[in-house]
Amino acid sequence: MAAYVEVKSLSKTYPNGTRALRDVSFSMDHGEFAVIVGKSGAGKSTLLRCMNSLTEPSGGGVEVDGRSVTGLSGRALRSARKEMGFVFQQFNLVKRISALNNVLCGMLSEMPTMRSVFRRFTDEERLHALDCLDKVGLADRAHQRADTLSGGQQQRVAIARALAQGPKVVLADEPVASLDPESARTVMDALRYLATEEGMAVFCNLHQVNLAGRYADRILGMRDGELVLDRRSGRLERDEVRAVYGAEMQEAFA
Ligand SMILES: Nc1ncnc2c1ncn2[C@@H]1O[C@H](COP(=O)(O)OP(=O)(O)OP(=O)(O)O)[C@@H](O)[C@H]1O
Repeated sequence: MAAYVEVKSLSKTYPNGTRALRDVSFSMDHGEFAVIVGKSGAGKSTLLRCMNSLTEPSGGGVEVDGRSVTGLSGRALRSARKEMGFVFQQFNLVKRISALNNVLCGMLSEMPTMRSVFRRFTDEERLHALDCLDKVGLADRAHQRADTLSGGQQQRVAIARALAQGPKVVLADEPVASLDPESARTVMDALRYLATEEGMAVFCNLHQVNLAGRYADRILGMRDGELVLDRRSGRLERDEVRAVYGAEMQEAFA
C-alpha cells in the first residue's frame, strides 16, 4: 500500500539565507504516531510549517493520500489545510468563549471571527463537537470558558478542535512545551488516541527524548536542517542521541 504521507526532498531557505531544511524525505502510514526531536534551531518547526504550507517550502513537496498539498493557493489550499490539523504550542484558542464553541469554530473553514462565534450551529454540529471533546476526556468541560481551563485542558481542546475538522494528518508543534509533566501526559495520550483509534497520521515535534520514547511509534531526529535519524519506537541509544544533539546532549533530556 502507498504511504499515507509522503514528504519528498523538502527544503527551505529563509530570505536571510538560513538553510532550515535540507532535502528532507520520509513517509508515514495511517495510524502512525511519529515524533521528531532535535535541538533548538534544528528545523523542526520549519518542517511542520512547510508540511502544512504555513511556510512556503523552497523546494520539494508533500503528498497526503496520493494528493499534493504543497504549492496550492485559494480554495485548493484551504481544502488541503482541512486535511491537516495543526496544534500549536500556545494552544491558539479564542479565550473568552467556551471549549465547545472553540471546537465548533474550528469546524468552519475560515479562521474564527466574532461572527463565527455567534453563528447558529446545528444540533448535529454540536453533537460532533461534543463527541470530539469527549474523545480527549473533556466532555464535562464543554461549557467552561477556554481561558479558565488549565494549560493541559486548553491544549486538549485545541486537539479536539483539530479532530473536529476530520483531518487525515495532525501536526503538533511543541504541544507540551509549556506544560507540567502530568498535563503533558494527558496531551500526549490525546495525540496517541488520534493515531491509534482514529487512524490519523500524527506528527509531533518535541524537545524531550524521554517523552518521545514513551509515546512514539517512530522517532525521527533532525540536526542542522537534515534528517539524521529515523527509527522505530523505543529508547534512543546514546550514540543516536549524540547523532541528533551533538555535544549538547543535555538538551535532549531538559
Ligand atoms: N522566519 C524566519 N526567518 C529567518 N530564519 C528563520 C525563520 N524561522 C526560523 N528561522 C531559522 O531557521 C532555523 C530553524 O528554525 P526552527 O524554528 O525551524 O527550528 P526548531 O528546531 O523548531 O527550533 P526550536 O526547537 O527552538 O523551536 C533556525 O536557525 C532559525 O533561526
